[in-house]
Amino acid sequence: MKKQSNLSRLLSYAGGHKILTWLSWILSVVSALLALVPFWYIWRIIHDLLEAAPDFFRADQTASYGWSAVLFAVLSVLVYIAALMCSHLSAFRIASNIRKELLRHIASLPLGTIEKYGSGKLRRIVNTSSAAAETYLAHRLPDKAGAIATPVGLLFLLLVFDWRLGLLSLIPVILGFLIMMRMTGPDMEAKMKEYQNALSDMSNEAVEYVRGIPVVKTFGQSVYSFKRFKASIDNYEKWVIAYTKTLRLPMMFYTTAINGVFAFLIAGGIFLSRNGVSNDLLLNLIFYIIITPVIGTTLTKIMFMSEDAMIVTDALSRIDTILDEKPLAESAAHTIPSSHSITLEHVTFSYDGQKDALSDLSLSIPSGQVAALVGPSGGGKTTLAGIAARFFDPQKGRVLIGDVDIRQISKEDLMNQVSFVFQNSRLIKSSILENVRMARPDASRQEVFQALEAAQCMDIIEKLPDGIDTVIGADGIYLSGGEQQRIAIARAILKNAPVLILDEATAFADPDNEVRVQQALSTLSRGKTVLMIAHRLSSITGADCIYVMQDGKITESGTHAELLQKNGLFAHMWRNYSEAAEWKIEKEENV
Ligand SMILES: Nc1ncnc2c1ncn2[C@@H]1O[C@H](COP(=O)(O)OP(=O)(O)OP(=O)(O)O)[C@@H](O)[C@H]1O
Repeated sequence: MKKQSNLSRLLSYAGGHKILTWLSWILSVVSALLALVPFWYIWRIIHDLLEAAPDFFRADQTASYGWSAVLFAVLSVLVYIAALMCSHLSAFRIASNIRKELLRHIASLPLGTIEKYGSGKLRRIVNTSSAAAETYLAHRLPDKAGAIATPVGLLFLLLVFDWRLGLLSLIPVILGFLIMMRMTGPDMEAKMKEYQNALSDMSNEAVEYVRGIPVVKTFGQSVYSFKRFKASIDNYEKWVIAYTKTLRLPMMFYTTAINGVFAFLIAGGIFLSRNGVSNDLLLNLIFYIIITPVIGTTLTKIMFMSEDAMIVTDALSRIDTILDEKPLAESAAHTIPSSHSITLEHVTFSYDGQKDALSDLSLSIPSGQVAALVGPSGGGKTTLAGIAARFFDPQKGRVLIGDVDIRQISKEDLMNQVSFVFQNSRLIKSSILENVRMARPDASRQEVFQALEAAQCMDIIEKLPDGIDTVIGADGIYLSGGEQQRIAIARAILKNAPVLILDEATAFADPDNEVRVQQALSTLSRGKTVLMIAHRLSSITGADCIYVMQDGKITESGTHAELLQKNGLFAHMWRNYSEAAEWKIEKEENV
């Protein structure tokens, strides 16, 4: 398939505003040509000054040349402003359409894919990449049209008055172009990509670091947690320095070449006047010295345009990495399950296509029963919970709710059937009322209150200045991890979905919060089919079935008593857990 150019890619988002982009280019060309007209008047003024005998010098005519030069300069600026207005209007529309398409696509992606990127990276792609496209369209493209028109007009001016001086002025321009091509070649493009990658990683790490500060403070791990962020800063520094160093020499030669036009002209002037200075030569030399700075400005504009073109190529490829992510396949048949059992049949799933995180795994949780997942870290518990909530589709096997394959259930229906409360349940920057009501937008205030009450949240509401109308995240109002989780549980209670997927929280700052979260979870779980990742073995002694997971497989299953009797991994984990709990109680008694 033929690769679309950056421009046609960008313009495909313009809709009816495409015409404004074309118009901005035409106006920019007109403005660039108008900007050269004053130089012709300047030449006339110098000509009159040098040629006319003092008695015949016509001050009024010279003044009119001066005014005409000013008039054309002002006209050029006004036309340029009109060009920018057109280009900005179209650029805003294009960037906004890119953002909308990205957000629409992100919303259709499996939650697992979204987690894979991390919110920092996604934010950067949505905001920064579309902003890069906006700058390119709003400024660089009209400048490009102008910058191409200027050398054409300039070439005409340079050759028409004195072709010898004109050619001399062109030597540094050609040198500058050659150096510039080196600075914007494929090598630099690769370096620019690495630089942008490093910037993106640093942004992601910064977001993750700031988000993790409460946990870091709780566990006093500041140095360790800072390590990844620091490594990303070091990596960024490495690429910035590499990029700058590669540019150092060519940039030096480039600046010398384009600013050296005077040297070429003066040397040429001396050579051409070896048999005496004529008025014409002096006139043209002065004129060329006045006009040549335009060459430098134009070349520099073109150079920055090439850099921006590289940035926009990189931005578009980042946008494409998101748009190329496959959304979850949606079935046309909107089947609603009649019962709420959870079944996994021979499920195999791998994140990277190499190592299986779940391997030929089968289990069945009858409707209304509680199943707990336990096992060593990395065993596949989170992956299994994610597969059951359709964060990902397995490569092999299938997941059923009732007797329906979850791929046959529409996204909305599935979300109505399944609630999940994970450790990092996030709240949005809105009131508690709105945060809870997200689960069921038509719920009354009274119903939200009841859900909050059932989730043991009344102590949180009472201490907030505006009760359930308090906006979280504003005016320094923040909730602890356990408090946030209780609000998330209230949300799930209000939703009242028949299937519940839970990740029991591991870290609590205070025991009061821990007890309340456990109470809220048991209210939430009542009468539901529950799949729960358990970290505290004591909280699942009553579970209908406990699955022990290791290396992506279920190695043991049964009730608490049955597993203790088997005397396998679970019994070993239980002994360790009980010893640790006793040790903790003894320690607290001795305090
Ligand atoms: N996003 C990911 N990309 C690649 N591999 C992953 C990803 N998430 C988990 N894994 C891998 O999949 C395997 C199962 O991980 P999973 O998080 O499901 O285990 P877990 O039992 O929940 O562990 P923990 O108790 O530590 O949370 C591990 O080998 C892990 O390294």
